[in-house]
Amino acid sequence: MPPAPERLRPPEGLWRRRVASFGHAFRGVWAALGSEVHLRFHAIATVVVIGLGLYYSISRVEWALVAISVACVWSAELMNTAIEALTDLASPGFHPLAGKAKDVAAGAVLLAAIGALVVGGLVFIPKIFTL
Ligand SMILES: Nc1ncnc2c1ncn2[C@@H]1O[C@H](COP(=O)(O)OP(=O)(O)OP(=O)(O)O)[C@@H](O)[C@H]1O
Repeated sequence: MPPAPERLRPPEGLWRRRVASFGHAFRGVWAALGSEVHLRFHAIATVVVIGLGLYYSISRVEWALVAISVACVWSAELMNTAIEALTDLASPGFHPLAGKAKDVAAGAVLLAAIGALVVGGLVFIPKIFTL
């Protein structure tokens, strides 16, 4: 195996290593945003939901529920992207287990999205229809 590129070698010092880990994590989100259409859709949906929350002045608890829902969808989609990439690396050809891994990962996104829709509906529909 070729040596790791210089930027992937862990820097000296606890805090430098922590900061580097954050850098890797943000690079992961950025890379997924660049390659995954679904994530760009989530980004637009997140901006719309924040806009609705500000417009309707939702409560602190409602913001908390919305934030958890948004974070769950983003986390599930990022995990799905990672599992898809690892599956394609480990099993470039057809394999039933590869298909199962991708289907289960996609199922996690689906459940998170349904939960977010339920929360969004419970928070915003009463406000929209009482105007
Ligand atoms: N190597 C494989 N072996 C068996 N089945 C696979 C394999 N790769 C993909 N599949 C099947 O095809 C489906 C779609 O896979 P694909 O990699 O195109 O993901 P996707 O759902 O289109 O996600 P995205 O749009 O994010 O790429 C999977 O959910 C799985 O059922």
